[in-house]
Amino acid sequence: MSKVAIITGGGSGLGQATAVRLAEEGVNISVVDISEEGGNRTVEMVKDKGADAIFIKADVSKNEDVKNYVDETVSHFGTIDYFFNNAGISGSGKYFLDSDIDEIEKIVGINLLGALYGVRHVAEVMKKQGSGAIVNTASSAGVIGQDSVVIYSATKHGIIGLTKSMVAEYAKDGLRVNAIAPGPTETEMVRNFYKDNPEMKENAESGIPQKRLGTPEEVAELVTFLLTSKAEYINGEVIRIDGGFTNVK
Ligand SMILES: NC(=O)C1=CN([C@@H]2O[C@H](COP(=O)(O)OP(=O)(O)OC[C@H]3O[C@@H](n4cnc5c(N)ncnc54)[C@H](O)[C@@H]3O)[C@@H](O)[C@H]2O)C=CC1
Ligand SMILES: CC(=O)C(C)=O
Repeated sequence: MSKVAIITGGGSGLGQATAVRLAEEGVNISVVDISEEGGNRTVEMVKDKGADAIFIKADVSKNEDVKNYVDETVSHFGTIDYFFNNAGISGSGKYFLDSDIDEIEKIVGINLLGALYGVRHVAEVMKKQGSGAIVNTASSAGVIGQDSVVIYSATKHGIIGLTKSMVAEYAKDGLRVNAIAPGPTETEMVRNFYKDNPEMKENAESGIPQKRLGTPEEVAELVTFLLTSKAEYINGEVIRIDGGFTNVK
């Protein structure tokens, strides 16, 4: 029987690339995104690979939307085998003391509360099933400190705490929970961030030992490995995929 994955932020970037890669493995996908246009495009891309997909519109910072995408997935596909808990936003690039409270609430709401709500509802289904694999999207800014991204970095460090502590509570129930920590990767989010903060692009590229940004397809390959049975004994890990960036910082 085909496996089923929920991917949040599935309408673009890392989520979209992972949807396509999982579809190549025959996995059916619930594409969750706030953007109907992006989400529907991903559904078409998954179907082109021969797998089934539905789009569920949700703002992950709203608990009722999160509960709804979980319920809709179970009612349509009957199960949730994999969860790529990935939707997120960057920030303005301002120094922390120049940022306002609205920015703090927005980034924390989407990146951290959204991820916590997601795991809260998905893990309940997986625990009942006695199996399931989750990959949470952290960031290189979740394993090291960096200027201009204090709020973002705080949320991504939180994602890592969520990942490790879930394992302490639910590995015995058949759950695997891992995190990825990508360095700068060529997606819409990063293109927009560097457009507003061009000096950070130069700093990023020169600071990466491999001297290039990552690609969404490289990240999708890692997520697919971690979600599927090939990684059956990997649990609570934070896998960096950053061209060596955080190893030389
Ligand atoms: N691109 C990069 O360099 C890196 C990205 N990340 C993380 O990867 C994740 C995905 O980012 P990218 O693919 O790069 O960005 P992206 O901007 O290409 O994709 C993010 C998707 O999330 C959706 N989204 C935004 N807010 C949402 C909300 N409230 N509810 C539901 N969906 C929402 C957007 O509509 C978009 O489709 C994020 O968590 C980001 O922090 C981590 C490290 C590096
Ligand atoms: C956006 C982001 O997470 C990085 C590492 O650039």
